[in-house]
Amino acid sequence: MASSDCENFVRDGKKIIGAAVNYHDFLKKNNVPAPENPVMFLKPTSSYIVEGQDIIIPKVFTRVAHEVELGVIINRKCKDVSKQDAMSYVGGYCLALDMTAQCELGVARPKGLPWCMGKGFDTSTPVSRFIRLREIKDPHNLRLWLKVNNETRQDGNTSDLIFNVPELIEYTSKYMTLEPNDLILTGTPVGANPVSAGDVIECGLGDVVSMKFNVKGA
Ligand SMILES: O=C([O-])CC(=O)C(=O)O
Ligand SMILES: [Mg+2]
Repeated sequence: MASSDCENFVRDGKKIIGAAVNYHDFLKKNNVPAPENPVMFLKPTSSYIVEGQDIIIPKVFTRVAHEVELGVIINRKCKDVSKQDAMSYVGGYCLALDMTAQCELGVARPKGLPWCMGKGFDTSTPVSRFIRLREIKDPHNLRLWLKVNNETRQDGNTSDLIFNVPELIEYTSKYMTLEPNDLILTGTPVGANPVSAGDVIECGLGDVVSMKFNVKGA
């Protein structure tokens, strides 16, 4: 299947699967041990927005943070694949923001409660245009940067991932069938911080793509 077959991942996607705590720089800064296995969560596709649409902070949240991430788009049905075969199921990439209500997760995490609302609210997944495979030489050597109101907040590199792209696909596909147009968010480097209404977020992936979103209140 050609990579362009998942070009409309925002329109045709079935699920968004996120990896949590997947950067060594994050572990170092927070002095936490590396997870034994990837920690994954789901976001609904109703959380997608594209450039031109605004990030809206729901009234119920007091602390919503930016997380800049490499997104991996699946191009065909995939179940129980090995990491050796996993990259053949990648149809393309995108730059993504995994907007996260830290106020909600801060309460949910210690109680072992689910993360659905804090991760899945409307506008919580801003994404770039579809990036073709040929535009990315090495998905594990890409700079990921993010500025708020022109000030740098995150500046990492996918070379610092704990579980790389094939490992995330291998792990996830043991449990759930990955489908064409599904998006895997690979996790965020250190520096996720809250935003406020009126802020402008700008972020980029290497020299491949950048995007800009305004933050508004509900
Ligand atoms: O928000 C979190 O705590 C986990 C997460 O998505 C990430 O590390 O990218
Ligand atoms: Mg994230």
